[in-house]
Amino acid sequence: MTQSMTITRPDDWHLHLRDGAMLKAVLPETARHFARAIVMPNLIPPVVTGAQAAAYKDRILAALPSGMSFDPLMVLYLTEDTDPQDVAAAHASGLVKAVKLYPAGATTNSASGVKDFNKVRPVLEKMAEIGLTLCVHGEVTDGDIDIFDREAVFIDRVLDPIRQATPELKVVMEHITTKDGVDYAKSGGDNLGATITTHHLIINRNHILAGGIKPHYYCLPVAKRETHRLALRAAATSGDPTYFLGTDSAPHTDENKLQPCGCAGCFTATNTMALLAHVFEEEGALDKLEGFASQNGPAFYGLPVNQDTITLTKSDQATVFPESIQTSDGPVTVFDPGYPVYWNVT
Ligand SMILES: NC(=O)N[C@@H](CC(=O)O)C(=O)O
Ligand SMILES: [Zn+2]
Ligand SMILES: [Zn+2]
Repeated sequence: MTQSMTITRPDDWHLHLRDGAMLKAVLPETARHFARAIVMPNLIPPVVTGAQAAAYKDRILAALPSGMSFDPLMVLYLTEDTDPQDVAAAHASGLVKAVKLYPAGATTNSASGVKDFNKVRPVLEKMAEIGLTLCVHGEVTDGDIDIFDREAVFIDRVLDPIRQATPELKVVMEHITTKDGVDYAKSGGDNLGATITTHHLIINRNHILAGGIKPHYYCLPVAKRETHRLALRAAATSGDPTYFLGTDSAPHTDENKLQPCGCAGCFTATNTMALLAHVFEEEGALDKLEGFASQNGPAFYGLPVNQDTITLTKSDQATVFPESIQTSDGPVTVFDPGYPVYWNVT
């Protein structure tokens, strides 16, 4: 039996496109299904100024294969030296849709991030005034905090104080991985949203560590125990507009993943929509997929929903996804859920 579902074309509210050869290889994987994406600025060097964001946007559009359309929504990387006036100008011109806060050392290419949160107060106040969204990688970096607790501790020690001090600031808790994140996002009112990745709906920490270590399941924030995965699934499929899709598709070459000290990130751009259809069907919530992937994000960012659609089809045969995509820097492994999936974008 074939089952089909047509939904408004989705957007990805948290995506890594990288640069150069990697950008060229991964961009079509996203543009095939998604109309827009919030493009993460953690390049080396990071995308800090409006001028750097404009140049990066040009490189993205130049890498887009002819015949494909895609609208990259640019993000500035917040540093302790970020100039509030530059941020305001980049916002006023329509170029920049968010500013990203990385606690220094929290994740891939976060060395230029924030150590002293007081130093970025003037930028946050300016953003609150002009209605520009702050996207947050929500993990503390103190070495004495257990890696599985870093999100919950960040909410208490960093995020809540920022929000108390600047209640008008719009904040997106990126890639939440805990029930604590789900609950805090829900309690936050219209100014607070949260993205949820595809892979955190599928794997818990056992998938990474039990029965042999699986480097391709290692990402940050690291997947937590099963109760948290279930809380994420309940949130994503609830229809609550607080939660929306940010795949955090984060390509690294296999060479960089398969190291004694391997990179964090799951590459899900290729099969995200098929995997989400599988997950939402399992939860008896296929009717909530369009809200999560195509409506709640634009509503939070104050943007129109897309005009066109995609169709997802379920067939009797398991969908064959590529194991990896090729880049001139080497292969990038596509996230494998570990079970057959019968959905695909057709
Ligand atoms: N999610 C990850 O594991 N990695 C991301 C960085 C990030 O989003 O934290 C990356 O840039 O590789
Ligand atoms: Zn992150
Ligand atoms: Zn990310």
